Amino acid sequence: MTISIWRYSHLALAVSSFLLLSLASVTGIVLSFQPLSEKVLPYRTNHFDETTLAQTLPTLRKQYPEISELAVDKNKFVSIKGSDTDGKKLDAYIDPQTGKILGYPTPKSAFFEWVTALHRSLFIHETGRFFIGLTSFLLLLITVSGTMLIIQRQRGLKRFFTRIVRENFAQYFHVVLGRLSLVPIFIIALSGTYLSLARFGFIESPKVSSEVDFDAIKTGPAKNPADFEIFKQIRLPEVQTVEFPFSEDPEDYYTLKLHDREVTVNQITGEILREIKSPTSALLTELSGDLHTGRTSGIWAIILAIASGNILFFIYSGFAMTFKRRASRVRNKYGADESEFIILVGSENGSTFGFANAIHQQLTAGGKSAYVTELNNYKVFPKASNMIVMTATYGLGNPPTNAAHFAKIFEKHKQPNPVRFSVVGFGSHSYPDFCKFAFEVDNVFARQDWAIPMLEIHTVNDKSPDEFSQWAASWSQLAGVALSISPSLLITRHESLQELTVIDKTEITSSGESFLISLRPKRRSNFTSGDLLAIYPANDHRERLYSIGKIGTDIQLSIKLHAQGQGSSYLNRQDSGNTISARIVSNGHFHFPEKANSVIMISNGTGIAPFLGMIDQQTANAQCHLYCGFRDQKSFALYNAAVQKNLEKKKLKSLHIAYSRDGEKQYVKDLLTKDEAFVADTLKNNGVIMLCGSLSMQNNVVALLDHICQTRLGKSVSFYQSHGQVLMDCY
Ligand SMILES: Cc1cc2nc3c(=O)[nH]c(=O)nc-3n(C[C@H](O)[C@H](O)[C@H](O)COP(=O)(O)O)c2cc1C
Repeated sequence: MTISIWRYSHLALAVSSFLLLSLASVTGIVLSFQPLSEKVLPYRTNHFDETTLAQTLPTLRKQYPEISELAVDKNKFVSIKGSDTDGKKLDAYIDPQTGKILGYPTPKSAFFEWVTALHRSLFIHETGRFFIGLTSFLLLLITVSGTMLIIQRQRGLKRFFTRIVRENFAQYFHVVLGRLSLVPIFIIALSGTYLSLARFGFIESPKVSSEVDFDAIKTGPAKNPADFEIFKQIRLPEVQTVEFPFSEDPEDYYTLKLHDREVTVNQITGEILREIKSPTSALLTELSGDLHTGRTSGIWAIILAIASGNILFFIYSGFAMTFKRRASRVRNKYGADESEFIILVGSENGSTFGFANAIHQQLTAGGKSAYVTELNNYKVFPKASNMIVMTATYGLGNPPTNAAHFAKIFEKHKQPNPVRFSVVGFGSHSYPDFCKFAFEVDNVFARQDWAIPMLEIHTVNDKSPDEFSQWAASWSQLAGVALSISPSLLITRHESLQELTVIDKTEITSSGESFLISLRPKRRSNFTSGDLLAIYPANDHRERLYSIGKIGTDIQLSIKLHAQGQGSSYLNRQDSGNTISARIVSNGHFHFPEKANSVIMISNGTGIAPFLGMIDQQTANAQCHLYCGFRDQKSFALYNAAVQKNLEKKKLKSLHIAYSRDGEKQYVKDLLTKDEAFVADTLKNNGVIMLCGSLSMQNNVVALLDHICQTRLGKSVSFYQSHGQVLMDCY
């Protein structure tokens, strides 16, 4: 609930301000070059920071008797105004200790003036200034809502800078760069807002005026200005301007405008006639100006330029993320409470939603009130007369994440009217527990007195459009609702397929054995070990996923040949030089944890594939420990050379192999039991444990890890899972 509020506010604020924000960012980037271009001018002297007014004012007055003002600008350049000995107008940069003229001010660049006017007021004066001020304020709110979103995503402030799971380019860099540029953007927004409030008079800044009591001005004893105590105390960096006395008359005095106060000084005695502190509001306005423009520091100006560039990227990536989300969103025309047909979906990777949406569209097009939602959102549907459950199965017959709470909430909500139901299970015969979760859902429905079974549970293997259309036809007939779901309507197109050349493949003699295949993307691809390669062996909807090991710039897969396995047979048929089409799927939750000091990699069989890549990508002296299980030494022989090479290069610190049919006949779990203390220490010291291989291995190892965590660390394994210290990718 809360995540939605922050997300909606973040989005709403971005939508309402993105045009002006883009303009302000582009002009902001350009304007950050202004201080940089000024700072390279040769008017700053080495002794500037140490020079006192006692050292500079008498020299200047002697050299330029008609001097009227000394000014110190944000670049620490000292300039004087007045007239020279010939009575000509004087306006020059000088060396404050010698009075030597270093150069003359040039008129401000017309280009920067133009961009400044656009940045500040859009060329429409006060109205423009108001909109720009409002945009600054909206940026401030966007920064706050963005910070809240990151805190929620990372599950706490303490984990603010921990690893981000990469779902896609836009999402990943939106969060990563957002965290890095949070502080500068917050400062830009806050200072911009403050400057606007000050400009519109919301922040009072009383004028400092130094009314002097002329009757009290002393005319002696006369002192040399170089000995004035106040001049000796004040250094040039504290000064904004110094107004020189107009004449030698005692009633004319020095006025020193400093950063924090204004001081008037008797030109004969050096006494302070009056001292007024600058109001806090004026100091804050000055500070906001410095921070907003980068005029006092070249480095800060560069940081501001980068932060402004990031704002432009956030606008792009934020909208890219929103459009992506909206594209996969279910568009319900009718509400849950008014719909007769309820379609409940359990899906991990979204394909089941495609099927559900096809039915939903047909129903609404036929004038029926229909509503699609996730199984986790199950509740009382007061008008429902028909329910269709479409769900995938994952893991060892487990529900997909968006159906994980269904069993718990289902019992709580009794439907008030009789409801006819039909369950469609989506699964794959490659898994031992084919559509198991769908069968469980069908059973719990059947036990309810309000639920009337309409059809036997129907299963769909490998997203088969034909099998789904068969169900649609039967359901349509029994429900008396016309549906025209043809298989061609349901075929998913894979636009992001790319071509890969087969570089190498090891030979095998029979099924049950494993082989390695190396593939080289034809175009530049961004992937890493742990990502997945999706292939379509029959060039249709049937997809097979393999875990990628990145070796050099190539993809290496480790595959066990199954007698009836479509994907493994297809890849085994390939020869070097062949081209295949496939899709690289980013699998951020299983990337190598760059920041962990020690990583334990646990695999069985071909699950070693991503780890071979991750180890290969390391530098020497990496703290990687590999625990792997194989049938026998022959099965491991395929990987031996690569593993030994990386042991020698110290990319792999330790290797532990369990053979289930050779020698001691043990499993990878037995190796870990022997090293319990090391496993516990690794987790305790913020190390990471990664698992890849079969689901039964995963179950055994997770049970062991839980035991180790409970007994040695006093926490459950799920604690470490939720902190990203136990990563799994099993199948
Ligand atoms: C890691 C993984 C585990 C799976 N486990 C099972 C399973 O145990 N039983 C099954 O029938 N199908 C299993 N499947 C197949 C999916 O249920 C099937 O592809 C489904 O159509 C995916 O739907 P979705 O894209 O909506 O998540 C698994 C798929 C993957 C990728």
